[in-house]
Amino acid sequence: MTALTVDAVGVTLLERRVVDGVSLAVPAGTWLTLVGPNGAGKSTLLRAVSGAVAFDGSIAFDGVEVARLRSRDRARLVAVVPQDPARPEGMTVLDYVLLGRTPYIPYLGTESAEDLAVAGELLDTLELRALSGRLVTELSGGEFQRTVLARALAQQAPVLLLDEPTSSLDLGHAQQVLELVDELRASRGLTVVSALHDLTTAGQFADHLVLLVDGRVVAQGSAQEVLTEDLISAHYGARVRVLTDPQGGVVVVPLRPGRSARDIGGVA
Ligand SMILES: Nc1ncnc2c1ncn2[C@@H]1O[C@H](COP(=O)(O)OP(=O)(O)OP(=O)(O)O)[C@@H](O)[C@H]1O
Repeated sequence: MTALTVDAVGVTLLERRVVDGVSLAVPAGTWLTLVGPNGAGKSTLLRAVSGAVAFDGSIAFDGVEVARLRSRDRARLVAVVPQDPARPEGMTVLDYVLLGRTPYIPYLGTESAEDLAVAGELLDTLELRALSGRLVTELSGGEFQRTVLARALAQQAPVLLLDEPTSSLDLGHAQQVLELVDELRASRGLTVVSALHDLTTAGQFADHLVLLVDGRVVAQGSAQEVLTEDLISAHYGARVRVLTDPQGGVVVVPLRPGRSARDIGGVA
């Protein structure tokens, strides 16, 4: 189990401050989700946490600064599902998933039986077994997104960063993937930080939500605290109705102009 702390972090790209003064605490075994409009800095913040972009301030895993970790050690600690990963030419699904085992394979060595077993189990869990010999360049968007998640989970790192991990998935696969991540969080104490556009889904799965706008945190807390009609209207320019489902979950419903909240019925 590994906790993450982000303290006064800023990222400057092309002389523009795209993340500015962000501080977050993510206790081990919890799920934090970043929400916010396009260009808010969610991906850039995740990239800083994974050590993929230079930042100022401090990012630490159980007190160890990410900047001080060697890349192999970092890969054992943090697995990443990027928003738009490249599809390597000529690589099969199985070989792509096995890339997740790289931090465990000795230099100049080959994968062990355990590496193959870990990859095989993930192919089954994510319904990719039938595609294992297919080239990743020949998959649908959703099939590739599940392959990318399988590669990240094969890393067996205690911290998982997910950047829009369900953007290409149908409703059933999106639920399956997020439930799987939550199951791993509960059973193995995985610490999860994600960026999600679907606010209802964000509220359903995260313990803690952070609303990022123009690189800064403008609100954070529970779904009830962050997913309010006022905050969504102010920062997304969207007209929504926020409802509460019978289990106490927050449901964000976009409103068409000229329709009142009563027209959509609802549960609150
Ligand atoms: N490599 C880059 N060079 C310069 N500017 C960049 C680069 N990558 C991102 N940006 C800018 O940084 C800002 C934050 O981008 P980022 O991708 O982090 O936002 P985001 O919240 O993830 O957005 P989205 O919801 O659209 O995915 C944007 O204004 C973007 O144009």
